[in-house]
Amino acid sequence: MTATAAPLASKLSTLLASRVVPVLRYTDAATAAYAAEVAVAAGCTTLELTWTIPGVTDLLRALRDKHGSALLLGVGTVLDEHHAREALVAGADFLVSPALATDIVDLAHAADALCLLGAFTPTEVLAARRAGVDVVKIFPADTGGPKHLAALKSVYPDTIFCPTGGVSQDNMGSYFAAGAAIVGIGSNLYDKAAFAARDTAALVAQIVRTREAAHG
Ligand SMILES: O=C(O)C(=O)C[C@H](O)[C@H](O)COP(=O)(O)O
Repeated sequence: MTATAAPLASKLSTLLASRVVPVLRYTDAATAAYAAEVAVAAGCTTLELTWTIPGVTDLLRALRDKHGSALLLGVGTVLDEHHAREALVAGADFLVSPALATDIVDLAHAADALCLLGAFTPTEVLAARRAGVDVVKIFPADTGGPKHLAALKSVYPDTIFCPTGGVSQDNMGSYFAAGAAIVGIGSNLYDKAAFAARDTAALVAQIVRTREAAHG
């Protein structure tokens, strides 16, 4: 991994301190915006908005206008340079790809944004490190589970890992114990019934509990 410049170091500190990265993947922007506001109300300092949200860059800009630079905003499911450039122009603090999209690393860093690339095998983790990523996202995490992560961590102890995919409040402790610095949680983040009912108080309380458990 490359030495991290000052703005990147600050963003990396915020990312690591957040422990849980909410991965917001919704098919409409209004639902994604609601999910984002719940997460912020619960104290989340980092949000990942997936590229698959219609109008994702408009949502990012709206969240930035409302919450300022203290909220670390990333764009996920970045697959190519086109996605990356649009996300960076909108002000993304970090880019996340499910795969080894090594062509976006330098683009991100040139814009003072962090880059998280997906890897699963030891060979892919090495390729991600050589590309200069800030964080290696282990995706899909639940295919190998915490044991898989622990094996990768044993040979790459200085790599910052973020397992994502199938992580939940119930199993995240096993990933932290296996060497995860942070975890990404998408579909398991919100109680589905409470979310469908837009029970904001219940959802905020739930995310607060998740964050407390992650910082435990
Ligand atoms: O494409 C990306 O950048 C991703 O982050 C992929 C998935 O959206 C996450 O892995 C969330 O997965 P679940 O927590 O299982 O819902």
